[in-house]
Amino acid sequence: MRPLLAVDDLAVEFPTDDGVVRAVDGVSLRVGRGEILGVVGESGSGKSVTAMSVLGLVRPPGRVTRGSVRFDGEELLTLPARRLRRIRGGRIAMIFQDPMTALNPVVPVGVQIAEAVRLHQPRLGRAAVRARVLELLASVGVADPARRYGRHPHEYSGGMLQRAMIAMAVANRPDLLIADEPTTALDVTVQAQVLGLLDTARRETGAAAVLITHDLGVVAELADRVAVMYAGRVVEHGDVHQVFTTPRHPYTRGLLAGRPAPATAPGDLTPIQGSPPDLLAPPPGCAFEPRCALGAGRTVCRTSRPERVAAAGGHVSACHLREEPV
Ligand SMILES: Nc1ncnc2c1ncn2[C@@H]1O[C@H](COP(=O)(O)OP(=O)(O)OP(=O)(O)O)[C@@H](O)[C@H]1O
Repeated sequence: MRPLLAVDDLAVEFPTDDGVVRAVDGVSLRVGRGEILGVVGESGSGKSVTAMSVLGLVRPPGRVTRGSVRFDGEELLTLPARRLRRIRGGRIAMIFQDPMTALNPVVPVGVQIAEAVRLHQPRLGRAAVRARVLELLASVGVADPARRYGRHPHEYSGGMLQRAMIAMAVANRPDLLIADEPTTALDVTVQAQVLGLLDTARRETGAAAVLITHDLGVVAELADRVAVMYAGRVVEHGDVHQVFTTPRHPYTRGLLAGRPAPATAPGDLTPIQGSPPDLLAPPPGCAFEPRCALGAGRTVCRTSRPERVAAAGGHVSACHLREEPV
C-alpha cells in the first residue's frame, strides 16, 4: 500500500561563513497511515531539519538540494507555497518543543486555536468555532476551558501550553502529526501525561505521527517503527521491536547500550565515546567510523559510504560490517 509519507534521498544544506553545513544528506523514510514513526539520534543529527523540510519550513539561506517528499502521493517539495500552507495545519500538523515559538504571545490561546479551526473550516459560525475550541481544550485536559480561552500564552504553565498546542494540532483532524521533542521542555512528571495525551488525541483522530525524541523509552513504548539518524543520515530504520532487540548498526547498538535502564547504576552505562563529525566537512566514508567499535580504522569504512540494505521485514541498515541479528 502507498505510504502516507515517503521521504526519499532528502538533502538540506545551510551555507555559513565557515562553509556549507550538510545538515541532512540523503534521508529516506516511510510513514504508513495511522502509524507512529519514532526518529532518534544525538543532538545535531538532522532530526528537526528533516521535519522542517517536510513542511517547507527550512528558512533561507538553508535549502533543500535534492530529494523528494511525497505526502499521500503528492510531491510537497515543489508544491506552490499557498497549497503547502493549506496542507500545513490541516492534513499535516506540527507540535514543537517550545510552544512559545509557535504561538503569538499577544493573542489569547483560545483565539489562536479558533483561527486554526477557521482556517480549514471557514464556513463554521462564530459560536460553533468557539464551542469547538472549548471542546478541544477540554479533550486535552485543560481545566475550565471557558476561562482559559481568553488567557494569553504566558498565563499558561508549560504543560498546559503543550496541551493547548496538541488541541490546536488535532483541531482539523490531521492525517499526520509531526511532534518535535514535544515534551523535552517539560517537567518529568508532566512529560508522561502530555505524551499519553498526544497518543490518545492521535488515536482518536486516526492520525499517523512522526515523533522526534531523545528518549528511546518513549519510542519503545509508543512507536511502531523507528528511524535512527546519525550525521544527517538514517543509519537504521525498521519495526521498533526488531530494531531494539536485534539492532544491525553499531551506532544503534551504542545508543541502546547507553540507555539508562531502571536497574542500571549510572556507572554501568556505556555511552558512545567521541562526538559526531563536523557537518561542514563530513568524512568521505561512514560518518560513524571514528567512533565505531567494529569499523574504526577499517579502510572500507573510512573511504566508502555504506549503502542502505534492506533485510527481512523492511529492516534497513547502512553499515559495511552490518551485524547479523543475534
Ligand atoms: N539555520 C541553520 N544554519 C546552520 N546550520 C544549521 C541551521 N539549522 C540547523 N543547522 C545544523 O544542522 C544540523 C542538524 O540540526 P537539527 O536541528 O536537525 O538536529 P537535531 O537532530 O534535531 O538536534 P536536536 O536533537 O538538538 O534538536 C546541526 O549540525 C545544526 O547545527
